[in-house]
Amino acid sequence: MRKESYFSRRLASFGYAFSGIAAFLRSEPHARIHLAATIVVTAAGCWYKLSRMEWILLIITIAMVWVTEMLNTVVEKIMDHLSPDYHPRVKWIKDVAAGAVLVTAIAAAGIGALIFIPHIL
Ligand SMILES: Nc1ncnc2c1ncn2[C@@H]1O[C@H](COP(=O)(O)OP(=O)(O)OP(=O)(O)O)[C@@H](O)[C@H]1O
Repeated sequence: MRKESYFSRRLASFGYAFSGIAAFLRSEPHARIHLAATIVVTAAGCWYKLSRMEWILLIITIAMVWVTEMLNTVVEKIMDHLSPDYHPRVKWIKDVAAGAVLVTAIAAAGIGALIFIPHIL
């Protein structure tokens, strides 16, 4: 009985997590660009028959970009909710969160180039 309710709670948590991903995709144009980029990069990976290690690096990189973008969006939404008016501290928080996205985007571009350029050439 206790076990069942534990598993049904875990199942419900998965449901909430999936609806969070769906909400992110619905409300954020950035998310749809990430989805398109993920599809293109995955198709290119299949086309160039990447090695197991290249796939591992690519999957980690794709996940890193998605997670950072989602957390940045969460930070923006929290700040807009708590402090809709202009505040220098909100600017600092949002700018640093956006900086985290830029760091992962630069790393992803570098990793993508290192993986794909040798296959293309
Ligand atoms: N309440 C605020 N107080 C101070 N600066 C803010 C505030 N809201 C936004 N900013 C500044 O504007 C920048 C953009 O903020 P915004 O929330 O529009 O993010 P965004 O990256 O444009 O996100 P999106 O395009 O997803 O809406 C922030 O990085 C910050 O410099």
